Amino acid sequence: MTTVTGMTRAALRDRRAQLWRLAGWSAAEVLPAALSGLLTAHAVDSGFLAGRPGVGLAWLALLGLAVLVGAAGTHRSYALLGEVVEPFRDDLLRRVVRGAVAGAAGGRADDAAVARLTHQVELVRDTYAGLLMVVRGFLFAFGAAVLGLLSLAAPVALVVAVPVLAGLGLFAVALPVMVARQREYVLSDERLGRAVVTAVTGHRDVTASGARDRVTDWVGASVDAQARVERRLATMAATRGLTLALGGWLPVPALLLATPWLVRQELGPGAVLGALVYVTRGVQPALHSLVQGVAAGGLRFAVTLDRLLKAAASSDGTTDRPGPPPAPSASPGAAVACGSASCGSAGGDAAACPGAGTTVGRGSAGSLPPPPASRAGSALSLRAVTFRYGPHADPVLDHLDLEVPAGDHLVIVGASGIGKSTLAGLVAGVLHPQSGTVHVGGSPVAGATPRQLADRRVLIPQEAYVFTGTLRENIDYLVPGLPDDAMDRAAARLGLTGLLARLGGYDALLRPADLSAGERQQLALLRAWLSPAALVILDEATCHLDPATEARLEGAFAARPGTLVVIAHRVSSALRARRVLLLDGRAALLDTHQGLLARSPAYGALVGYGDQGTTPPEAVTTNPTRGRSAPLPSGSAPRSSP
Ligand SMILES: Nc1ncnc2c1ncn2[C@@H]1O[C@H](COP(=O)(O)OP(=O)(O)OP(=O)(O)O)[C@@H](O)[C@H]1O
Repeated sequence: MTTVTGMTRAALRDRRAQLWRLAGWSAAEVLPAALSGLLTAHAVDSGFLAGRPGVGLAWLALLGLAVLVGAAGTHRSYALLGEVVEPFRDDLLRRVVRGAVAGAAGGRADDAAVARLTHQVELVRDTYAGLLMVVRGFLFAFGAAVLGLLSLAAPVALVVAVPVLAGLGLFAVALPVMVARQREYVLSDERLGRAVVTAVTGHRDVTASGARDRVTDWVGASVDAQARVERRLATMAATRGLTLALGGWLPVPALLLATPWLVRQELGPGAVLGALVYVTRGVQPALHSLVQGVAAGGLRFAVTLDRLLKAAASSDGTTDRPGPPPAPSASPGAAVACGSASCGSAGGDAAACPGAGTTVGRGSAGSLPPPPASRAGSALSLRAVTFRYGPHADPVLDHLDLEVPAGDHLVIVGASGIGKSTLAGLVAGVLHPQSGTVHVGGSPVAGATPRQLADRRVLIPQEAYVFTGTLRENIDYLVPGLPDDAMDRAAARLGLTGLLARLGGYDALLRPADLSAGERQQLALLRAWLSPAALVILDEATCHLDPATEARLEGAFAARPGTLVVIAHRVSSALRARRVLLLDGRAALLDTHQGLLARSPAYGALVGYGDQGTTPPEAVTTNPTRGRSAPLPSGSAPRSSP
């Protein structure tokens, strides 16, 4: 893999001709700095102090000429700088693009690639140019000042050299620490960025699973870490200040204190003045721009370029990827959409489902047998709930009433886009109705804290929420610190022991992108199973599973103490349920599967039984029709639509 030093050296070697020309014009640029002290000394000693102001002015005019030559040098230097820097930037851009494309082709889509292309490459280009100018400026300005001082007199050069060398030595010693701090800063900045992106992109699932406080704490911890690193980085400013004080300012009092001694060495006041000019106009600014330039731009250059080269190499497959974000960071690209478009086509039918037809009763909503007495009480209650996505939108749900007793197993079916997920969101407290009330476990959802909601219900949405972190963190996410044997028992109950073993055990690191959509769903279901909530809402949460696995998991959830609401992906789910809620845009009907078949031709059509019941059953969510323009009337106790 190319290193920062390797790439920089190669770039400088390739542009050798331009660098020599740059050196030539840089020499012209520092002419005023090189001659300023000498010409000032002559102007004072042999002009003004000797009573010949004309001679003094002539020396100063020469200095003016040198300034003009210096200006031309500056002008040409900047033009040449572009010839050195732009090819470097192009080369870097090529590497980053190649890496990103190779990564994407290898299935490793990288959200940070855009930031690298648009931001970090430009940052490296700018800091590279700045660094070249700083180092060049220092070498020439410092060299010119040293030559000038030596041309005045060796003792003067000695008085200046001691503190300057002390300052430079201190800077050289502190540089590795500065690099380390800068690297720490960049890494923690990236960690914070990842945490924020993860939290924002996963906010729906975070809210749904009641993990808002936990994720807030986690992002807050990244912010605190970033603040700590920034404070440490700021302490390096003190070291830079000391360097400048030693190398840039100490020579001035040193020269003034040494003046009597210098005069005894038969140096005139003009020479001392000239030396002061070299220090204040040459050494001091050169050291200042070196220290500030290297500390700011140079460190950013080295650290950012290092990250870019490593990322490009890892995407190319030539080395490891940069370290994973710390757990529990969800990978932004990890959640695979599992909406009707991808899940509806999976098919499946009642005949293929072992549990088909065994759990439903017969009769209308009013005549249904009550749920087991031991679970009596209301698990879920909606009263006149109306919800629309915007103030001028048609309501998705309009005056919906629904009563789900504790221990019930309800399946919600309806055409795609009819409002099933919206209903799930309202029950989970993720969405809030414009009017009406929602109660879960006898308590209102409105006004409940995320923690209270998480204790009452768990919603597994279509996008299974699995994040980069250990298997354990993914499983005990809703009940942190669960003992292994509790997880073992739940996995065995859901038939997932084999999957956990295959994934490497509880301490194995999971990368969501390396899991299949079905595996992600099974992990999310295991997490939901372990949650303390009595109400489980599965919103097409099994759509990537084969019918047998889906039946096994749904059966297990139906047997779990509490209440189960399933937004169905296959008709087999409706056959397993105790009751079925049909949303169809004209009526919301609640009955058993058989009852709905008898009562509603729309239900027969939806589940694919046809008028004579000869058509094989199909997935229930594949019917694209939805009467959005007609508001959905009331639910289990049908009311007329407004
Ligand atoms: N965030 C939103 N903003 C505006 N409209 C939305 C939003 N989410 C859903 N809708 C609309 O609300 C209606 C109901 O959507 P919902 O997702 O609840 O349907 P669904 O029955 O779950 O569909 P599917 O079976 O395809 O998942 C749809 O017409 C949809 O376009």
